[in-house]
Amino acid sequence: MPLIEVEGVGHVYGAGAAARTVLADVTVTLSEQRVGVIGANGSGKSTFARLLNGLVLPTSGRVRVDGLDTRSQGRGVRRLVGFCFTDPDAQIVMPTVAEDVAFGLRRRGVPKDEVAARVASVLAAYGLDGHADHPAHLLSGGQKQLLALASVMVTEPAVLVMDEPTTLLDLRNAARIAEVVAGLPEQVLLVTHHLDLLDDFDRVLVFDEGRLVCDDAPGAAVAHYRSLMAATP
Ligand SMILES: Nc1ncnc2c1ncn2[C@@H]1O[C@H](COP(=O)(O)OP(=O)(O)OP(=O)(O)O)[C@@H](O)[C@H]1O
Repeated sequence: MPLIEVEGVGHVYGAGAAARTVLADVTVTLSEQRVGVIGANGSGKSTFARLLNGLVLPTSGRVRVDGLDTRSQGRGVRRLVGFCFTDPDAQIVMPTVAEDVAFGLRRRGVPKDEVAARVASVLAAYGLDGHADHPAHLLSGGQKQLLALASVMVTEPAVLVMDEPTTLLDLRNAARIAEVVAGLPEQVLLVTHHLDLLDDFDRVLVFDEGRLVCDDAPGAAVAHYRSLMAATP
């Protein structure tokens, strides 16, 4: 698994009077296959997730993935780290399902024949092979999330960062996504409010008001989070 190194990271959105510190002094090294991230709304989880593929650059400190610095080697980092957003509409960019999956490969200059073969195999793996030529925006919420995941995974990232991928889904679709994600051989970092998804995870980070306040096995981390929630009015 690639090594993710977050060293003394702080993040401030805005400047001057509008400056707002949303992460402070976060240091953590991650190499496990399954890492969960939990915490209250606004505690900095999404910002932390976005730091890992350079979508957000740290205001202080540094982030490295497999030795590549997100600030100076962003392109290399983005090849290693795939990112799935909460709202799949935010990342579906092409009119049809197959075209959307092909987009990332085309952009990487993969030859046409190879694109077709890889798209077909990923669509089959994600249960979307019957929808290849369908307009992507007509898929159901769960299918869109699967498409977003397929479009990221087809580029073969070594690490997959997912920011609340099941929040908008009903129980059945959330379970489908969870099942697909559980079967991935890749390193996965999952930000979620669905605590039961983390039962078999190797490690869970708890954020509170921009700080990493607990880093433990799922049971202990979830207990810590629950105690924080019980203590906050
Ligand atoms: N682009 C931005 N500009 C300014 N402030 C932002 C921006 N993105 C996030 N914030 C602020 O940063 C803080 C942390 O947000 P973040 O999205 O990282 O939290 P979160 O833990 O993922 O929350 P949630 O569980 O609600 O998704 C919040 O107070 C939010 O308002």
